[in-house]
Amino acid sequence: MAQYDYDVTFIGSGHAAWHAAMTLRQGDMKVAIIEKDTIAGTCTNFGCNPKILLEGPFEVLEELGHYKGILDQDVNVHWPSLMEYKKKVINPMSDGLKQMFEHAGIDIHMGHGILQDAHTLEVEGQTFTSDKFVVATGQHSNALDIKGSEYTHTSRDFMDMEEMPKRITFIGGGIITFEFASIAVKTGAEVHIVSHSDEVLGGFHRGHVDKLTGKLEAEGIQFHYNEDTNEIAKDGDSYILKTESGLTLETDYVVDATGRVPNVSGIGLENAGVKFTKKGIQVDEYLRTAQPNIYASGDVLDKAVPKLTPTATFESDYIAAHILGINPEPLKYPAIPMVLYTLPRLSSIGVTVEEAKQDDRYTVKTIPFGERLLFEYKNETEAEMDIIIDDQKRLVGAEIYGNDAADLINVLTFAVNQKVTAQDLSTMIFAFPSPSSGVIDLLKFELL
Ligand SMILES: Cc1cc2nc3c(=O)[nH]c(=O)nc-3n(C[C@H](O)[C@H](O)[C@H](O)COP(=O)(O)OP(=O)(O)OC[C@H]3O[C@@H](n4cnc5c(N)ncnc54)[C@H](O)[C@@H]3O)c2cc1C
Ligand SMILES: NC(=O)c1ccc[n+]([C@@H]2O[C@H](COP(=O)([O-])OP(=O)(O)OC[C@H]3O[C@@H](n4cnc5c(N)ncnc54)[C@H](O)[C@@H]3O)[C@@H](O)[C@H]2O)c1
Repeated sequence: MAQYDYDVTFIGSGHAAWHAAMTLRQGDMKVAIIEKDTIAGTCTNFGCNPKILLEGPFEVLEELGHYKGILDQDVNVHWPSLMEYKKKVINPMSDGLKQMFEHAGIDIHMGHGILQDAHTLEVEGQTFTSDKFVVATGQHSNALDIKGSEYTHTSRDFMDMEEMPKRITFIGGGIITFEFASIAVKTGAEVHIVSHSDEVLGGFHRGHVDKLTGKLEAEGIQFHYNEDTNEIAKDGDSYILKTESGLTLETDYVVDATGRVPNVSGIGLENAGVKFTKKGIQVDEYLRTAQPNIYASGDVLDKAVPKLTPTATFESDYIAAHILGINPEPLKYPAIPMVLYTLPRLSSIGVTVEEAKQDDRYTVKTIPFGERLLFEYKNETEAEMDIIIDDQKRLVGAEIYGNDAADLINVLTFAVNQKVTAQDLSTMIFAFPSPSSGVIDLLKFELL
């Protein structure tokens, strides 16, 4: 190996990279991480972590709403203070992780990495050679190619706003739109969602999506379906959003949330023989690209699995195990949970209700656990879940609507991956009272 500067070099420092980098370093390999922006990538700095922190006080407001007549309701979120709090908690994380990597003996080179060939990378004029590379460059926000696109903002901008605008408009009916709109409307802002189709939140449980959009509408969000945005114009301090059908909306802030695009260009993939499309980098069942000494991991992959932090981490861990020879088997994904962090949340694991309808091995049962678990479930009577059971009475899927849907889906993820039966559940004792033990009790009954 001595012919190369490094055994393994990671392009990108997000979850798709650093878990493997740490494991390989522990395996005594010489490891480098290249990062052009902020160490630790999207989730830590501009995604999951700031998002869930900013949502925290609104979650309290949501719960408060279930105790009308019992708790005083006059509570408001002070956005500028919340933003200060976000900076205090989130900003140091990148440096903390950088120190952890350096302490472990990983070399960090800041700058834009460009592959020169299968073993050479250039970073801001410096050249490094490596036996293996892992391309973990993630994705960036899509920007609609329309007149006035320069007036739109990204999810990253939204999570840096010093003031919440009085009027805010989201283009796109996907995850980011719903998560942010669910927060914005609770500040009293006038919120519009402009969707180019008649379906929002594709892939989520239709009944739960309808229930959620109904609730958000009641809170004040204005939905505009089948509207193709084609122009944004500046008018003094405001912006006018126009659609092909002639809809015009006056607003103070526009978020383009029309998806995310893999970072595959300008990184020299062609020079190194790595195959890719606009959907991402193509890999084999070992996460190796067309150039076998170059792996790819995380959001940048052209794969049908959900592009999430736990997926990126799982892939990163797999690559480390593969390089170290600990796991020579092809990568096999377990069931991957999805959570939409709105208020309330939507979550799912395994076989969906839609899939179950097409397959007579499966039975779907609806459990209105919010109504049934009144004393442990904080008055959230609308909370419910659909479970999918196979012909051997095992839990194979679940979709949940409720404030605790993220934690509950983790319990059910365990149950689905272990193919749990009522008999298995009856061999265990769970803490009581708690939402999860209540749900497990109901589940046990339905699996009988
Ligand atoms: C607003 C938002 C909210 C999200 N919320 C959730 C959530 O709640 N739960 C969840 O599971 N997932 C969430 N995600 C998705 C999650 O953030 C990603 O799946 C995850 O970050 C992917 O990790 P990654 O390492 O593949 O990419 P990233 O974390 O994006 O890391 C890629 C890194 O590569 C760097 N890079 C790119 N090109 C180069 C180059 N040429 N040279 C050097 N460095 C380069 C980039 O600067 C970046 O730091 C969210 C995403 C967004 C945008
Ligand atoms: N809770 C989570 O796990 C979480 C949260 C945020 C982001 N993410 C990750 O980030 C990704 C990106 O989120 P997102 O909300 O940007 O994407 P998305 O794919 O969820 O939604 C994009 C939306 O934009 C619409 N759209 C696409 N092209 C359009 C066009 N030309 N004009 C108008 N609308 C258009 C789509 O129909 C869709 O409704 C997610 O897929 C996920 O991988 C995950």
